[in-house]
Amino acid sequence: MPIRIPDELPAVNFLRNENVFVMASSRASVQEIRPLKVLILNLMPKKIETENQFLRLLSNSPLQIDVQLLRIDSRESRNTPSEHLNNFYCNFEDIEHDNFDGLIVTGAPLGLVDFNDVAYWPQIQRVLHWAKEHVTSTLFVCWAVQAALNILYGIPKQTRQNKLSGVYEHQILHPHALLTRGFDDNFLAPHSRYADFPSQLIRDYTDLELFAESEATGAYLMASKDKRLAFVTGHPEYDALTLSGEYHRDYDAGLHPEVPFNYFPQDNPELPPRATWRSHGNLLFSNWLNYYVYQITPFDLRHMNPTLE
Ligand SMILES: CC(C)(COP(=O)(O)OP(=O)(O)OC[C@H]1O[C@@H](n2cnc3c(N)ncnc32)[C@H](O)[C@@H]1OP(=O)(O)O)[C@@H](O)C(=O)NCCC(=O)NCCSC(=O)CCC(=O)O
Ligand SMILES: N[C@@H](CCO)C(=O)O
Repeated sequence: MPIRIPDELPAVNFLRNENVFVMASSRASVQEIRPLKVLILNLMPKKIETENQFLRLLSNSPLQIDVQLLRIDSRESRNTPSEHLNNFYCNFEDIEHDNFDGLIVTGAPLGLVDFNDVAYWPQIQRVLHWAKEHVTSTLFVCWAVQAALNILYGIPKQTRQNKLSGVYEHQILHPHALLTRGFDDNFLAPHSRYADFPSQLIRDYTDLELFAESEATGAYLMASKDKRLAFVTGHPEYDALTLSGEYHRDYDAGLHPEVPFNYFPQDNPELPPRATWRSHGNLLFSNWLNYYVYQITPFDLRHMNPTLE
């Protein structure tokens, strides 16, 4: 069912061309149901591409979702037109007194940047503490997982020697967990990060439940027992060509990137890759929306649950 977004957002036409059911605000406003309110803190360099990716996954659910895009970086964006940000993004001050059913904090290309050198580090700390009292469930993706583990659990930044880039096989750890309901025992998902998430670190220093992992990537999917926090260390939202774009970007920058693992046919970057994780990504977001947001969020958002334990 539909995501409710401004009629002029590029995703409206982009996703309609994929037969994705997008409901422009003009139509959604006449429906007599309470849409879910989902806030997306978009920290990715290619913000419009990232919008399309997450909105595609959020649209694949029977729930009407009112999506609000959030920015916390006041600096001029290098990769996104200011007009787009001014037209479609709100600032934290605009929504700090509101409550939301869900919050998604995207990845960011900051795996080699110390937390204190992140230009919006104070702002993201403020958002994560705000969310304890204003959001039913927050989903952290990739770099946002490392930021949240530091801000909420005090875990220092863990950085790999080499960038983990490719499509890896993972195993589910609990056959009846809600977040992995319907998952295959083994499933593929993309990773693109310097951040390191050893499963043992999660087990030793947090009370999070670990739901999926792999030997190559470490922890992939974990969540708090109260479902208020969910973490995915990969990029299930990625399009087929996103890893290719990152590889060629870094190759052209003379950074000698390794060819992404298990991605290009015959490991040849000149051959078109295929998406082997799309069904996983759709199911993960449907499970999060259903069991971590819709089933536990209060009908009246003014009655938000108390803060996290
Ligand atoms: C940052 C990238 C990856 C992207 O190339 P670009 O030319 O687009 O870089 P850029 O425009 O300077 O930065 C991309 C976006 O990151 C933001 N950005 C850069 N440095 C920042 C900082 N200190 N604080 C806050 N934001 C920062 C920029 O504002 C920009 O967002 P706006 O467009 O809004 O201005 C590249 O410069 C690079 O460093 N590549 C080699 C190393 C690498 O692969 N890094 C990414 C590893 S993968 C990763 O980091 C994932 C997370 C993880 O590993 O934990
Ligand atoms: N991995 C992405 C950043 C978000 O994970 C990149 O290389 O730009």
